Amino acid sequence: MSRKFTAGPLVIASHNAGKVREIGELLGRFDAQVVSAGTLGLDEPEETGATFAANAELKALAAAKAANLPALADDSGLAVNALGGDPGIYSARWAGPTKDFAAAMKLVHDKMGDTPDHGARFVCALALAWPDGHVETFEGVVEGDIVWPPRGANGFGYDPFFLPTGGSLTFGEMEAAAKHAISHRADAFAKLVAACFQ
Ligand SMILES: O=P(O)(O)OP(=O)(O)OP(=O)(O)OC[C@H]1O[C@@H](n2cnc3c(O)ncnc32)[C@H](O)[C@@H]1O
Ligand SMILES: [Mg+2]
Repeated sequence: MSRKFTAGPLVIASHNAGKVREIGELLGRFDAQVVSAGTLGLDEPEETGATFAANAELKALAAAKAANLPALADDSGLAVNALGGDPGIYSARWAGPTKDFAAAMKLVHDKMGDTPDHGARFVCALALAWPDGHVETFEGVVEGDIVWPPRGANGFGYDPFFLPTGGSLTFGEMEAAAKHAISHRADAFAKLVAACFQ
């Protein structure tokens, strides 16, 4: 049996404004008072895990313990087939300290060279932790292709050059609701809701 989140304050243990916005939208219909890690002045823990799940768990646990409240963390990234799954858990780090995602997309594109395999997937692990150390973790995925040049100014991070399978708009061109209908984050969130919110 998974532990349930009932109601009340919930820390969003992320310092990424795009993620905090999307998680807030996904949580909209639930009885949670959302507060971000940045608002609480919480530290950004070092992401020493070897998997998305491990990193999500360490971020959620650090925030839950520091705030003495339940905390939800997201570790996510882009895994490109032709690059053996890179940048993967290093997706934020490939953008460097200035978080230059235009440069990170160009780096991915350049490393792909002229490979015919443009396949990629976004992966998201969501971890919900409590101050006593209990944690529940769920993973979601969306498959697609890298397109070049990038298209659209919506979303964040690597969205403008990711075309979900079967679609004609990149995540950067989609409205938020369309991204939430298929995204890796929404997929993980649906599993979290099924286990912990009802
Ligand atoms: O760790 P926190 O504070 O949550 O924020 P972060 O930006 O460092 O987040 P991650 O460590 O999980 O790194 C994930 C990277 O993958 C990118 N990414 C994740 N989900 C994405 C999405 O839905 N669209 C575009 N890029 C995404 C994002 O821009 C980050 O650079
Ligand atoms: Mg991070």
